[in-house]
Amino acid sequence: MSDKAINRIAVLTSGGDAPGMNAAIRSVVRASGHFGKHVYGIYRGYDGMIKGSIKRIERHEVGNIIHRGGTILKTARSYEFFTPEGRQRAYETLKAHNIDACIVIGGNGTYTAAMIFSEEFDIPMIGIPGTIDNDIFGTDFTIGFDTALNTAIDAVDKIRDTADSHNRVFFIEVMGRHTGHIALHTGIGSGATGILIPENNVSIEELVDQLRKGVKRGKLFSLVIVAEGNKNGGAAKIAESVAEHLPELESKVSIIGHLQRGGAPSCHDRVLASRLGASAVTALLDGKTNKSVGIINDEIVFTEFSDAISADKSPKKSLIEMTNILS
Ligand SMILES: Nc1ncnc2c1ncn2[C@@H]1O[C@H](COP(=O)(O)OP(=O)(O)O)[C@@H](O)[C@H]1O
Ligand SMILES: O=P(O)(O)OC[C@H]1O[C@](O)(COP(=O)(O)O)[C@@H](O)[C@@H]1O
Ligand SMILES: [Mg+2]
Repeated sequence: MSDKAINRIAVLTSGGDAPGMNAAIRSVVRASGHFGKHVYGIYRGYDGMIKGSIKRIERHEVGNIIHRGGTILKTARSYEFFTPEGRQRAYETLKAHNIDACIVIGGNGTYTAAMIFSEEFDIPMIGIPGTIDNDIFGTDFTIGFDTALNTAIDAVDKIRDTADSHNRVFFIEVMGRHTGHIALHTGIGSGATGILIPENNVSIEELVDQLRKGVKRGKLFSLVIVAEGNKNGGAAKIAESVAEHLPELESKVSIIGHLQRGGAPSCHDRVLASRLGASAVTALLDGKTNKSVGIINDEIVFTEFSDAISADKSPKKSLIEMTNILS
């Protein structure tokens, strides 16, 4: 708890951008205005905090952005913020603009930085989970996850048409460097034969077995969804490994990549971002600090940064097990 009066709130977006970040910025600005507080936007995440890229954002400036992907505040990965000198410079920027508190919108790296910063300096920090990866504990969903899934499933549906027409196996790589939420949901939603994620450790032999069984059942085409962070390597490498066992199958590789990060946020992400943005502001005004705001079972909840980063947010085991039954 912090008992300092809060009049000026800074907001930034950091790490990988995610559809819905703009809706969250809008909500922070509008909710702060409602309580008579001023909002300052920091550009390019912690890099902008260090370099002094900060300016007041008025209510009208967040009009017409709720539906836009990306982030009007831009984002960055700042290597200087890892150093005490960098963070000291960042603090000086905040002091120079009389900032009383910060709201950071980003993923686990952004939260780690906020936690370290608030331990070093007396600036209350609240985090809003914005990442397509859905890898933050303390919320059912992160902002951008739903939109990324819709983009991925749309791409896979299109690939299915051509896979079906040619009787081919497609190895489709989706994002998720450390976690398989996107791949698991896309795989279930597309009825994939195989889903390879960091959390299920499916081996090439097991995948080959699944594909063989499909062929035996008369399956003429197959989809295999691969999270970029799975232990067997990317989709291209997996396709090569499978071909050594099943040279008779014609296979193709498709990497969906950064398409998944762009585009208009889904309604789900806009509503989620709006709720989290407004709750982040009221949390600061209630004296909360060092916490992530999330929604669990439709209720707003607050989680210590340390837990949000480190507690287990792996996909549900039952969901992973179900894929073996349905494929
Ligand atoms: N341990 C850390 N110490 C200081 N800053 C950090 C730390 N981890 C992450 N950051 C800052 O947060 C930024 C965003 O983190 P990153 O992991 O890239 O994205 P995300 O927040 O989306 O997970 C980094 O570029 C860096 O500036
Ligand atoms: O922007 P980059 O450097 O290509 O990062 C790609 C990574 O960012 C993500 O899209 C999102 O991750 P973060 O939100 O944690 O930054 C990952 O799924 C992907 O591995
Ligand atoms: Mg991350």
